[in-house]
Amino acid sequence: MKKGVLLVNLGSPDSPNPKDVKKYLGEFLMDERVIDIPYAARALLVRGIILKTRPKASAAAYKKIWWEEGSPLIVISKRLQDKIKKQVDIPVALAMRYGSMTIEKGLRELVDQGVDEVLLFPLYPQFAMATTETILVKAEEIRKMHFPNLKIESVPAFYNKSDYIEVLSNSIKRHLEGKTYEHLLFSYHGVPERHIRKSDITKSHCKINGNCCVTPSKAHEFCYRHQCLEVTRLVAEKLQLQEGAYSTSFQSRLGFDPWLQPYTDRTIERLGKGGLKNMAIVTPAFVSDCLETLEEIAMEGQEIFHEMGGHEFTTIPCLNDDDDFVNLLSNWITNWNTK
Ligand SMILES: C=CC1=C(C)c2cc3[nH]c(cc4nc(cc5[nH]c(cc1n2)c(C)c5CCC(=O)O)C(CCC(=O)O)=C4C)c(C)c3C=C
Ligand SMILES: [Fe+2]
Repeated sequence: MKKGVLLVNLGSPDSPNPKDVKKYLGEFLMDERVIDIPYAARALLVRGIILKTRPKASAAAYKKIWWEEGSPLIVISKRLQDKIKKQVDIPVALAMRYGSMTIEKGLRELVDQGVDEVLLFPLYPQFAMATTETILVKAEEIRKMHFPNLKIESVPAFYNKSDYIEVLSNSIKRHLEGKTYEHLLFSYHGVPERHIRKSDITKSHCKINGNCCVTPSKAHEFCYRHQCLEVTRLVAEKLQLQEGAYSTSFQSRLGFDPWLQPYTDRTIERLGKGGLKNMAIVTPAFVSDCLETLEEIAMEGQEIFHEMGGHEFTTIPCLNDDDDFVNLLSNWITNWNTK
């Protein structure tokens, strides 16, 4: 058997123009694991309401962060792929769940090189229905339809792996060296609370009340909230952060349903209003910098903090193509390849 790896990230529009953004958002938001309501209601909401206004606003936000070479998320993911390729002995392809770099193209690239056993690698430290699960389901659909003889194994969420926590903690430490900050905020992408309940394999553990996430349960294997809180706890332990000098929040909510709380924008506002002058923020749900980190956090978040009287607002980059992160992923791939 010949092995190969498919790295998969979220994806971006082809350009920051409203037409391309609309196409991308249409595909993304019509995913039943992202907006998880019945098809007719989803189509009405997405095509009848969201796609009428959001593409223009999102395109303006994308324009602010777009690079010469393209979308930061895509460019960074390609850099990561290139560096990993140099460290492992098997083919490494890259795909996006949404947009033109499809999972089908990625699998075909591997199959064309003679690969018949694939390690499917969702680039998300925490499991979520809207991220990891949709990649697994899509890849399986494509396998059945186009590559029935292909064997696919997937990498589970790696939020609590000690080597990952070490790389993340070291990166935070390095980026905070010489910086003044009184509070470190761990901001994760939010999801509707309903998603957390749906992913509860025990069907009874999840209460989203603060306690269930720290009470041991089989449900945690697929609980995004638990996995985010664990990353914060493990990093805080590693960096010996003092109680009260750090906290967790959730960003990027969309719509009116309750999403995981506390919300990042309100947390920044509260910290600033409370007299905090210097804060730092890290975004461990994203492995690559993207619209949500470069615009929502580094630009909008900073603006909120300054409006509230804050001074220094330090944003810690994602792990991106950091050499330690490349080594970590390459080691995992090599271990899988040689097992
Ligand atoms: C119901 C809507 C959404 C859910 C649920 C959701 C979950 C989720 N998303 C990410 C990671 C990323 N999201 C990004 C952009 C983005 N996300 C949503 C909506 C939901 N996300 C939208 C509409 C957008 C597009 C931008 C906008 O219009 O606001 C990105 C950035 C992509 C880029 O091109 O840079 C990332 C990354 C996670 C990890 C997650 C659940 C855990
Ligand atoms: Fe998102």
